[in-house]
Amino acid sequence: MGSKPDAAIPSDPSDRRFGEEGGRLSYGEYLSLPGLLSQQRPQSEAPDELLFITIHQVYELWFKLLLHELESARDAMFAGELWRARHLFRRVHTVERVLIEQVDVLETMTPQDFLEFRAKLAPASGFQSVQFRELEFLSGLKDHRYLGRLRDATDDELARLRRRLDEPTLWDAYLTALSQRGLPVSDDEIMGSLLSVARDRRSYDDLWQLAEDLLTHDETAAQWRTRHVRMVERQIGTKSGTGGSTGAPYLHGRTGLHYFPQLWELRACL
Ligand code: HEM
Ligand SMILES: N[C@@H](CC(=O)c1ccccc1NC=O)C(=O)O
Repeated sequence: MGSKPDAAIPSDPSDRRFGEEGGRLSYGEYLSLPGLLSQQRPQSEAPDELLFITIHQVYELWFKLLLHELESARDAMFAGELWRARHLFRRVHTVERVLIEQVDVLETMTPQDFLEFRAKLAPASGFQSVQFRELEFLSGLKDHRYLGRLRDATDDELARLRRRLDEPTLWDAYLTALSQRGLPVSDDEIMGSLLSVARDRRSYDDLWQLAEDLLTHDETAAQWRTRHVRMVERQIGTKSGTGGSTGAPYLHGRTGLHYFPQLWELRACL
């Protein structure tokens, strides 16, 4: 017993395996782990601060991926490659559901344990998440007032947000996809075109499904906002936020936002 080598574990490091010719990279090098794993710097001795930092960093990594995929989906719609946009939206929706589920992990922290380090965070706040605001702008919710309210943003971050304000949105790209199929998209005509798509799925099923993908993106974003405000109520109740807002009341005010209001209006006309 125990003398037979386990076939699942490579025994001889000099063995050449798939793709190793000339290979130099290790797991940790490929993933830049020494850098990544040295980026958690708690401001206190509180045991739960590592959880708090980790969760937020994971969110920002997913935000980065979402921006990448949504940009590609937008560009695919402009290029008339609707199948590719739909493929990317499936990934986007799956990641967005993970973002909602992740709240459960942070809710294993009690409010008492949060209070051990909350004061150390102020005036930092999720309000200052540049990538979150980029996602909103790219999705069509462009509110330039946020630029003025971002304290301590770097020049690079401000430039990124200004670029997003100037750039076409997912909705602009969808309108282009409609017009490429001969459907009019002026303000007066758009609802008629959306109705044509909805009522003639034999001709326009790809455009209908794409609109459903946009709507799912909108809906999952709204679900995250609702989940976030519940977590906030659970953690800080009616206290105001470290970012200077009223806290839960401010966040409640944003739960009814829509990225694509016309797709919601359409429901009433069907
Ligand atoms: C203990 C957990 C959390 C609490 C108590 C909390 C609290 C708050 C509060 C009070 C605000 C309003 C701005 C302010 O005045 O500070 C806010 C905004 C925000 N938070 Fe959180 N948050 C928590 C976790 C998270 C997590 C895990 C994320 C993920 C990235 C996040 C992202 C955001 C974003 C993006 C905003 C801006 C929302 C908007 O302007 O619509 N928060 N949060
Ligand atoms: N705004 C939160 C603090 C907070 O949650 C936070 C602080 C720094 C960085 C990100 C945060 N997450 C969401 O707002 C609060 O008022 O307690």
